Amino acid sequence: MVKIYAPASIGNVSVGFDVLGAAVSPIDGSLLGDCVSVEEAETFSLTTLGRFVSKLPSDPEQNIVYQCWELFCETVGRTIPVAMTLEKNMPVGSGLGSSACSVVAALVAMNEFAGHPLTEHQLLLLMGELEGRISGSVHYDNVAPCYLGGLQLMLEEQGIISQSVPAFDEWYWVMAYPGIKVSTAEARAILPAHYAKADIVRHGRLLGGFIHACHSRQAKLAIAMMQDIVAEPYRTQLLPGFAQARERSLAAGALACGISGSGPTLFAICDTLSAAEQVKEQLVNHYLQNDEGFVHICRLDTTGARKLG
Ligand SMILES: Nc1ncnc2c1ncn2[C@@H]1O[C@H](COP(=O)(O)OP(=O)(O)O)[C@@H](O)[C@H]1O
Ligand SMILES: N[C@@H](CCOP(=O)(O)O)C(=O)O
Repeated sequence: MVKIYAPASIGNVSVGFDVLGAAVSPIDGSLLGDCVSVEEAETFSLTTLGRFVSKLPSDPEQNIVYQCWELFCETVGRTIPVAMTLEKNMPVGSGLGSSACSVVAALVAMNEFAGHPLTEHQLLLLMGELEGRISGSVHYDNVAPCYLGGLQLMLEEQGIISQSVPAFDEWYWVMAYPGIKVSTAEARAILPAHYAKADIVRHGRLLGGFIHACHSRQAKLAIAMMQDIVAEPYRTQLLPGFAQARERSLAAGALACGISGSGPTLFAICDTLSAAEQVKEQLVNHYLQNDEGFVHICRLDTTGARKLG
């Protein structure tokens, strides 16, 4: 039996729409992500468990894990009968890369079980394709950090999909999921089809500046560059209380604050644990909307998908 855990991720990280992503894990040691197990069997089966199992499509063939198995078998050229189990611990439509967690855990588990027939690059291509089926277009900013860990920049040139960018070890990433669902496909559909030239120039300056600041170890400059002019101005309307929660987070000591992926999860960066705790308190009191919501203080997860058993 093979069991793989795949962590939550922050798509875009404000400044890199579709091209920057970060994997995160709570500092209290809890596992914020999905697990997929694969066992030998006579015929294929998929069992689903976990806190958010009731939010999955009722038709098992609509489950992205089933589609992972199907595409994996097609790619390796043989049907591999297995019993798969998905532990759905990530809320669906959360902006925490929930579908990416399932895709990455399922494909890494199948590849491990089958004796590694696919390379890292081949797996990433499949992950992007499957994520694209759900969100409406291929983007690697959740699957790449979820699989490889850390802060990842999508390159998609010269046979390289993604490479890691050095982040700042002192940063805490406070993640607040309010408990409501936002569909990534819908949050992508409301974005403009075209942007003004001035916005394109500014976006290039911000993203280039952020990556430069990471490599030259200028944390303050990196924070100043973390501005989202591509998605946040349009998506805020989908996120009740986001603007106020951001103001409260910044007032409580956060250095930067933005939408995680397409939301509704908000992330805030702090450089001390005491600031992260104060921001957490504000978000628990003012951003959560129901019992399903939660706030975690996280660090960058530099490992990515890993074997638990
Ligand atoms: N294993 C799965 N995990 C999450 N979503 C799934 C899964 N299988 C199918 N789905 C469907 O994918 C959609 C969620 O995708 P998306 O809005 O991109 O979520 P997220 O932002 O959390 O990745 C929902 O319609 C959900 O029913
Ligand atoms: N770059 C994507 C990221 C979507 O992340 P998700 O966690 O909401 O699926 C986008 O912004 O659309």
